[in-house]
Amino acid sequence: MRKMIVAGNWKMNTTLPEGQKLAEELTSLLSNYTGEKDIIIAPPFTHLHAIGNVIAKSPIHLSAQNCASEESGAYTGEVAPSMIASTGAQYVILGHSERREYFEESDEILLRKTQLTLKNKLKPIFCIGEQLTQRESEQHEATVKKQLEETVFKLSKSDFQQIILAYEPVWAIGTGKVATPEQAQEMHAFIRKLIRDKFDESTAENMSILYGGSCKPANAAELFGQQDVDGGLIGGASLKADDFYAIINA
Ligand SMILES: O=C[C@H](O)COP(=O)(O)O
Repeated sequence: MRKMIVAGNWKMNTTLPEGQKLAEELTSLLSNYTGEKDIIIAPPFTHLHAIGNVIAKSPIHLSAQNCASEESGAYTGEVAPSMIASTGAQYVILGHSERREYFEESDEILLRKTQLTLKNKLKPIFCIGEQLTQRESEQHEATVKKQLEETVFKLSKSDFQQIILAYEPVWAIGTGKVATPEQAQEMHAFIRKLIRDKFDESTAENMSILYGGSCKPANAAELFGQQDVDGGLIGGASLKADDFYAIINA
């Protein structure tokens, strides 16, 4: 059985005290959580250790938003997967469209980051998704297929089974323009078919594929109700404890 997962990507938001407060609010809302979804938050690097302490006795797991593509050494400003693991984090978001676009992260770099992340026993939350122009020119399936083929489809089956995928249509990120439940389902089913063709039926069936892009309390239930949508990667709405809690319970 694949897992339902709700992950909050805080992006470059919150100071450390603000982040700690947000984590405290969320921990308190989830104090009696009996749901079956896995809950993950991805604060900025600077907050990981302190927030790890705040959520220690809660059902919340910790993720980083990125990592270096090298293990250690003279790479000023970079954060290695081993450093992330040492904070108690268990996940790393990789391939987010903001990293691809603003930091020019290539498929080659992303594959390397994924391999290093796995080597350090962290789980990658690997993002894929098309731009608006690619959807308008009906290239959305081809785009996502290529992103997978150039990155995580190069992993061994056992490594691939460690990852979580997130489908994020770039035109829906932070725009308030959510994919319809039908559009999300269609793409998630397509991605699952690609996994089936590349690996096998059980790998495809067990892969959690999250939806990301303007997911809010008002639309989460309908999106998560789709057969192939296994939860969400939440940006803006993860910065308010009440909203994120409502999405977890959707
Ligand atoms: O990582 C999260 C996604 O980019 C979605 O962001 P958003 O919920 O603010 O649209």
